[in-house]
Amino acid sequence: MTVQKYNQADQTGHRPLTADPSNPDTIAAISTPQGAGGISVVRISGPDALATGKALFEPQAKSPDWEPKPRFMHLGFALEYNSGERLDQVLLTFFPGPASYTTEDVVEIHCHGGSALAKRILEQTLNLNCRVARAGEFTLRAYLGGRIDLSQAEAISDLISSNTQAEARIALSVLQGKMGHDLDYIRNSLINCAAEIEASIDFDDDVTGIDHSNLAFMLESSVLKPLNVLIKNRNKWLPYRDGIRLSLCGKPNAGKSSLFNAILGYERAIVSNLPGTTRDSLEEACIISGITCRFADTAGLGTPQDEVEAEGIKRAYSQVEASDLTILVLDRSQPLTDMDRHILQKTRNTKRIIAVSKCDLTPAWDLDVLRETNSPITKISSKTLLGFDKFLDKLTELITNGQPEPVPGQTVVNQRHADCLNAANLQVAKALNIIRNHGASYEELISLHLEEALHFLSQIDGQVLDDQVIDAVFSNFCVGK
Ligand SMILES: Nc1nc2c(c(=O)[nH]1)N(C=O)[C@@H](CNc1ccc(C(=O)N[C@@H](CCC(=O)O)C(=O)O)cc1)CN2
Ligand SMILES: Nc1nc2c(ncn2[C@@H]2O[C@H](COP(=O)(O)OP(=O)(O)OP(=O)(O)O)[C@@H](O)[C@H]2O)c(=O)[nH]1
Ligand SMILES: [Mg+2]
Repeated sequence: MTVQKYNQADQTGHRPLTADPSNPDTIAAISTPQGAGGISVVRISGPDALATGKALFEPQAKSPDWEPKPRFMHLGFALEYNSGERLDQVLLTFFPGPASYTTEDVVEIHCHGGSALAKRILEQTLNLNCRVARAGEFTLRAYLGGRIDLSQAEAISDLISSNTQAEARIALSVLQGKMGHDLDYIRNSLINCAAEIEASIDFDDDVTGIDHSNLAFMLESSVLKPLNVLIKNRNKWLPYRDGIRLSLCGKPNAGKSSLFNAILGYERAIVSNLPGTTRDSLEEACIISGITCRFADTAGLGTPQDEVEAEGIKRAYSQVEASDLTILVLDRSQPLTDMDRHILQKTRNTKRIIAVSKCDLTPAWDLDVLRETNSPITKISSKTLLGFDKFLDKLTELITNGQPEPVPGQTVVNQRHADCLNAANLQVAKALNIIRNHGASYEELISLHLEEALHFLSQIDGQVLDDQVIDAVFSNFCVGK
């Protein structure tokens, strides 16, 4: 995809009123989810949005010179383009650009829900010079039109996919420009430092010379420090932003699926007293303490009896590897086996909790054997739910790292931002190193590192247009957004 910035605000913050100089396509899509619901919305954006909306709409209060009043809802009928047949009773709203979501002319048609009506209306727009919007294209236009920056576009995508209050809060904070504000501060400090260096390059060393210790101090306190706060906050709140992955593992018949079901609160997995009941990995998510937890129940680890079981075991190991936290299930009603010891050994360096299962039955081994495992251990019975609350408490502690939910306004950057921040951090650190070790002699090199740092920071909010970055960001969107 090639992108081109258009309809951008000029220096006074004014956007040109004409939709755009390069005349993009008018796009249309259903912006509400597929399936049953009260209302569906067809959204149209671009130079022909108004003409399209008017051609498909018969207002209730019909008059020959009817025009939609901007930003008002009008009641009427959506029409079939060729026959003029009424398709549905709808509400139409016209948002003239640039004061619209995309900064272009936008028309929304709110029809009745269900999958057929909105599809029919969308089809009519395609007869009228519109094309179906690509995933994220409305928001892409909002970005290209200068309404939002790239990180805000990502925040919109995060808002849509948020499952928890914390996820939504974090995204809303970015959408409201909190991160942009932090970035501006860091960038301005960096620009000031770079300007000082640039100026000194133009002078004779003997004449001026810049105050290197002051420059180092500035870089340290107004660039590196706030930059590191953003990185540190990500690590601190990450589970609240991205959720975490957990896997249940153990030998066949240990009670993994029973525990999986007890956590989820319903009989998701088949449970039986036949070892090898779970063959494939089962994944299910639930929210624990405000964090999205994606659990994987896995096949029991043992010597496979057949090809299918072997594949299941392979998948079980991959799940353990891919998870942030492993719940190792050890059956207390049967003697510990070599396999139990093997799994204990194999997961010793992963973040894990040991669930000693079937505690309602007579124990067959002493908990003392787990003395040196260095992992939290809890006794549970998935049958009587004995010890289950304690297990959940310990699990919660591990999931949250003891960190409470982020407060509103808390910025937690995503992986892409973190990569840019780390890259910028490295460049500034290099510049600082040169300043400290070589003082005045390498100003060009210092300047180069600071320029690089600026470049990375500008990739975060998309001040630097990079097709690949933009493609990557918008490819995660859904159609209609
Ligand atoms: N029906 C509907 N609901 C929606 C959206 C939408 O596009 N349509 N949104 C989007 O997907 C979100 C709201 N986001 C929006 C952000 C800015 C503008 C807008 O037109 N801003 C103008 C005018 C501001 C004003 O009225 O004061 C501007 O800032 O210039 C519209 C929606 C969520 N709800
Ligand atoms: N008494 C008692 N029985 C349990 C408990 N947890 C599981 N069981 C029984 O142990 C057997 C195996 O349980 P599952 O949950 O299917 O074990 P699994 O680890 O998923 O087994 P595979 O999928 O074969 O690897 C079943 O008969 C369960 O009813 C428990 O806490 N107490
Ligand atoms: Mg199972």
